[in-house]
Amino acid sequence: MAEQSYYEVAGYFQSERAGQPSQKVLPAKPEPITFNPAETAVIVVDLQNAYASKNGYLDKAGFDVSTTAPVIAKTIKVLEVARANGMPVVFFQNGWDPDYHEAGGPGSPNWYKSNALKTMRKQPELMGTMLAKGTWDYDLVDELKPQPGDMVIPKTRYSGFFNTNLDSMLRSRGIRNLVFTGIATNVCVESTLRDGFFLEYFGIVLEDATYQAGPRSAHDAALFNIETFFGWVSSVDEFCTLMASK
Ligand SMILES: C/C(=C/NC(N)=O)C(=O)O
Repeated sequence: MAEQSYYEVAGYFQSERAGQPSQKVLPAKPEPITFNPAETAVIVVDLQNAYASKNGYLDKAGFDVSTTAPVIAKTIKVLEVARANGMPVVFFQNGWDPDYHEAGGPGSPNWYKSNALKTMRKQPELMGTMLAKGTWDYDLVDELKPQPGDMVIPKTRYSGFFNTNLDSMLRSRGIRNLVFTGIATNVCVESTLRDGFFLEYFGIVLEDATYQAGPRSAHDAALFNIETFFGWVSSVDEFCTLMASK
C-alpha cells in the first residue's frame, strides 16, 4: 500500500488535517501525527520535588529518581520552543491540603493505593511532608518556573482531567492536541492522556521527557499502550526540530 493511502486509511482526521494550512507533521509512533500548533498545548505533568528530586516522596517511598534530571532539562527545551511558537503551557501540581482531606479517607481507593499515603502511615513522622500544599515536596522543581500566561493546575488524583478545570481551560482556547512531558509516564501522564482521548484530544508523549514510577518496563508498557491504543509517541528532538522549521 502506498504511504499516502495508508495514512488516509489509518486516520480520517490525519488526512483531513494534513490538507489544512498551518499544519505540521511530527514524526511519531505508530505513524506521524499532523497538528496545528495554534491548537496545541504542552502539558508538564507533576514536575514537583515529590516526583523528581532526591528526598521527595517517590524517593522516600523507594522509587528510583536518580535519572530524572534529563527529563527536567528536556522539558525546559520543549517549553522554550513551545513559548516561541505561542503554544500554551500547562503545569500540573499533584497533591492535597495539609490535612489530606482532599486525598480521601478509607472510603476512597486512593487511601489504599497512594504510595505517599501508605508511606506516611508506615512512618507517621513524615505525615504532612508528602504532597501537601505549601511544602517543598509539593513545589515544582526549582528549574521550572511558570511564566506569565502559563496555566498551573492543581490536581488531587492521577488524571489532570479529574475534578479540575483543565478541559474548560483547553477548550476555551481551541486546544485539540496535547504534548506531554513529566512524571510518571505510567501513572499521571498515561491517566491524563487516556482521559484526554475520551474527550477527543489528540495526545502526544515526548518519550525522553518522561520518566516512570517503578521499573523501566513500566515506562515501556505505558508507551506501548499509548502508541497502540490512545495516542502517539515522539521525542524532544523531533518536536523541537519540527517547531523550528518553517
Ligand atoms: C506514583 C504516583 C505517580 N504520580 C504521578 N505524577 O504520575 C503518585 O502520585 O503516587
